[in-house]
Amino acid sequence: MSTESQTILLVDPDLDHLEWATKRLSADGLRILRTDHAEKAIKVCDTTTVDLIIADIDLQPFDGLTLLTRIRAAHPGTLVILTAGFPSTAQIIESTQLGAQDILKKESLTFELRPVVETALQVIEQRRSAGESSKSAGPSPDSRVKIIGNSRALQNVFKIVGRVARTDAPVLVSGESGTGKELVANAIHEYSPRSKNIFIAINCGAIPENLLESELFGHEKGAFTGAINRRAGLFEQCDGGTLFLDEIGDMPSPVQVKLLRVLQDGTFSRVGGHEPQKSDVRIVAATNKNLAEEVAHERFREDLFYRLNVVEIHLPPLRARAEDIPLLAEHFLRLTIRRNGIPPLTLSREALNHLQNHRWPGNVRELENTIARACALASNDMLLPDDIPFTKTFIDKETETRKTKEALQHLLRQVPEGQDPGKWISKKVDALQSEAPD
Ligand SMILES: Nc1ncnc2c1ncn2[C@@H]1O[C@H](COP(=O)(O)OP(=O)(O)OP(=O)(O)O)[C@@H](O)[C@H]1O
Repeated sequence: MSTESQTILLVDPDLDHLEWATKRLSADGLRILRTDHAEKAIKVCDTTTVDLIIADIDLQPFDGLTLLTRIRAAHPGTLVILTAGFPSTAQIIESTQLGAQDILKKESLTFELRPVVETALQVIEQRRSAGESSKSAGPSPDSRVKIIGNSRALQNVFKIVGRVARTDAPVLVSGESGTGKELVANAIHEYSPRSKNIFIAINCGAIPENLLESELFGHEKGAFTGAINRRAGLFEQCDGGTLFLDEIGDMPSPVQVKLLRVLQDGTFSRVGGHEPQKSDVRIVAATNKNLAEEVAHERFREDLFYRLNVVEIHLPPLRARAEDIPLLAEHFLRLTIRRNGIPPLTLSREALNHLQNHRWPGNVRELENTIARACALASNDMLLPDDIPFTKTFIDKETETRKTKEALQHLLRQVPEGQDPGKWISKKVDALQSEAPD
């Protein structure tokens, strides 16, 4: 067993059982603490670092499931294994949903205790090394928001997050869809003095233009048809917190003007209102467009761009940081197993190579979905490349643009001399359409 400085807390009302389990595990050189009382177990965890708790489900003054819930909330890094004489289906389902590492029948502990503890300690060890590699590069958001990544690019992102979190400066997070922009925005909030207040995310591209303004700034009664009451917008709701404006590049110009004003003097007015309102909101914006290019094409206000872009954090696409793939894949594998309560699965070396050779047009989101699908379809406890098919749902925008460009260049080369290319191409398209079967 890998045992270095790992602490296990045994919680069981049966003192003979505590004695037996202590002997069984101390042989492996682990530090074993024990108690027969659930409340005392919480106190131990509050005063010392416990890596793993092995607790009986029938405890006093509250049961093992309550203990599990309280430990998950207060000490999310501590793993919990529950034991029971004969765990009921409901107890098995509930403990899995609540995040127990495992639930074991007491009668099978003689054979199962050590292998199950060994697996749990490996999980702790892996977590620790993932956490430590990020910590060594600077403040890591790992302990609060789970951002996984060992690449130099992500480690730099952690460092910037650590530095800007303490300030109120606006941050612009850029990167392709699915690279983790919202996760980074969330980490900035979690590490900021605003963390006890609210974090609100809004996708500016998903809300119709006429609604976005009132969604952000609120409206007065009668401001428009259907505005039967005064309504506070997100800026008011988010007072003291962080507002994440996703897809900022899609924000319509009139809303851009209002946002600029908030960034300049912290004031805004509700739709249909004239009273200036004040709100203390930190803005983190994100875009998967090249915002400087949007400014050059006059689709985005230059003054707003400079106000938002005080600090820029760029998240490279996953294909440019393939060294993050194994850690992320293992993370999503563990997450899926825990969430769905399925038997443990491992990734073969070939499967990892297969994952590292893919282009990941949908970035980390695609990797997460791919692992979840592979777990659902797995017929073996070791995943092989054939168990991990990629889907076409994630359109590779880069490839698509390149193909369209090549097709257009090909067409342009065919335009006969002296002919208007636009007219010629449109005739050609008409001809192709009339040839196409219905
Ligand atoms: N480094 C990471 N570690 C762990 N999970 C990650 C990481 N990056 C992304 N994810 C996960 O991938 C998914 C997509 O991330 P997120 O929504 O933050 O991406 P995004 O860049 O904001 O996407 P979009 O532009 O489409 O809104 C989420 O489930 C997120 O938890």
